[in-house]
Amino acid sequence: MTRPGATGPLLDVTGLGVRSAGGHDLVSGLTFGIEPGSRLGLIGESGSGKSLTALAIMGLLPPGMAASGSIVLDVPGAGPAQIVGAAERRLRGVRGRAASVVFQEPLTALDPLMKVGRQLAEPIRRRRGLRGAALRAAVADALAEVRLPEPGRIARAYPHEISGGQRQRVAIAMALACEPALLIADEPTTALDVTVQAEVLALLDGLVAARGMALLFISHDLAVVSGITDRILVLKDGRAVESGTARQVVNAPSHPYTRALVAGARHLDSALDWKAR
Ligand SMILES: Nc1ncnc2c1ncn2[C@@H]1O[C@H](COP(=O)(O)OP(=O)(O)OP(=O)(O)O)[C@@H](O)[C@H]1O
Repeated sequence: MTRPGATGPLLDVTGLGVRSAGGHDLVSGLTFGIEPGSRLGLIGESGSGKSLTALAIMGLLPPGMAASGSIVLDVPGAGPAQIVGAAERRLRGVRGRAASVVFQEPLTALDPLMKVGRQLAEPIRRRRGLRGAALRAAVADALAEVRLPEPGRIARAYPHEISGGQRQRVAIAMALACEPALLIADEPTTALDVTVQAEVLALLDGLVAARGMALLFISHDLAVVSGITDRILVLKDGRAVESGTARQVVNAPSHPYTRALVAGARHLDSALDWKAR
């Protein structure tokens, strides 16, 4: 198996394990790297350990779960930070600046009782030290950057007063507000309508490129992952079964599980082609 991102990684994961409170190994021996500005897709069926891997990278595993191995985030200018076993105080300094996450369900990131503008203002104030009119202008800019119409109205709305697609755009703006070197997107479009999915994917793609961020994109959908990432790591039962460039994995899958994923995605494509006739 080729080791993705072998030189100078921003994220270096070596032998990562995640064990449940009950002693079950949910993720085992996972090794990969992500270089600055590059994109890795993590693909696998439900329960394969994708989300736990993302949470481990952020130091956000549920209580009782334990990570082992090594996760190093090395942001230029900040020095390498070992996430496994780090104290919460240390993790707070790394989160946001080094890496931030967009989750499947935008309400995970949003406080239902706080207006959108105020929520977005907090990380912008912390990161850029802005106040008053300058902070309000930066919030409006951040909402405009994720292509939200009428940023003024959205800023004054509570999360439940805007659509699911708009909420996910706000969650993306929140994740970007800290100007992270690595963006982790965990099934960011799965909860959205199909037409909105395509728009949000295109938005993410453009923002990651414009800001030169690295991207860890997690999905069960091979077509989506191969469209947005350069390299793919395939997970099954908490273990990596295959990795390579998106092209290699799609055109010449070596593991039977990956072959099944590709066959499934091809069926999907041909079904869509057929429908379009
Ligand atoms: N809080 C938890 N307590 C116990 N087991 C958990 C917990 N969270 C996840 N698991 C188990 O860990 C395994 C991996 O879960 P994970 O959420 O990482 O999968 P996933 O690949 O992200 O799946 P999905 O695509 O459905 O989100 C699964 O067997 C799941 O049941």
